[in-house]
Amino acid sequence: MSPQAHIILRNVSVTFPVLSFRDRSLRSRFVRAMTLRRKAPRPHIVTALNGIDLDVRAGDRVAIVGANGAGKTTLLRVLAGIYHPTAGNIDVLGRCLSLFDLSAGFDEEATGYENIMRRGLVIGARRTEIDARRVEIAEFTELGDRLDLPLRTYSSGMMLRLIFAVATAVEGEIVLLDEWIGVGDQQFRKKARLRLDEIVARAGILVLASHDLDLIKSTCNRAILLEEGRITVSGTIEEVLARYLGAAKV
Ligand SMILES: Nc1ncnc2c1ncn2[C@@H]1O[C@H](COP(=O)(O)OP(=O)(O)OP(=O)(O)O)[C@@H](O)[C@H]1O
Repeated sequence: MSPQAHIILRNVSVTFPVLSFRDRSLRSRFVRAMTLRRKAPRPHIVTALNGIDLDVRAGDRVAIVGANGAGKTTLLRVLAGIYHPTAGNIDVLGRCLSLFDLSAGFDEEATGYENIMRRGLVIGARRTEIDARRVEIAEFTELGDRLDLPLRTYSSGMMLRLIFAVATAVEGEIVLLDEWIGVGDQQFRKKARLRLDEIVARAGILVLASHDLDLIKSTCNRAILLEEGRITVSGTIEEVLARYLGAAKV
């Protein structure tokens, strides 16, 4: 593990241009084509992150809190390299393990085994690494021969077992997580929680976006509050939660 694993964000913003349904409709395009109104409609700009400055160093376990739509998932996606900032600079050093966006990489028609590889590559593992851990991953799922069947035949609990087993067989210096601890049935949940604790303990850096205050208190050593895409408070868990709970009037 590189001791210099870090995340540095300077003035990072992410915006999404969004066309309204009306502007995107065939009818509207047809009317535009048939009339003199040939000018393309101007998209509405959604600002998901706005001028984010953040320094995270090895040993930091950072909770991201905020109301729905505050920008938590967008920030995780930026850190994982899924979204590129529309403005600002980002410097992430260390291997990221992305334990969110649960369905990314899966193919309903492919078998469980094939999906182990697909999902592994999506979360940042190398092909050789997944190959080397295939048996271990399969055993962790406890799905046995069902791993030879296409994913569309799986129940949601079986699917979660697969997702979890792949995710936790891969090492990451920087673990990016949102709240998805409650996987599967009671017995698997216990096993999953133990495995997750191991991963978090091994990681140099944890970034956890969550609404689960107990999870935050037991896992993190600092926090940031996001409000409408901006960091409004950064500090200890107590400081940030006090402000968050005050603002949320919980
Ligand atoms: N692909 C997208 N296109 C347009 N707007 C988006 C897109 N992704 C996110 N947004 C907008 O960006 C803002 C932040 O969304 P984000 O998903 O990061 O919030 P969040 O804090 O994770 O919310 P939640 O707690 O509900 O999961 C919201 O206003 C959302 O509507």
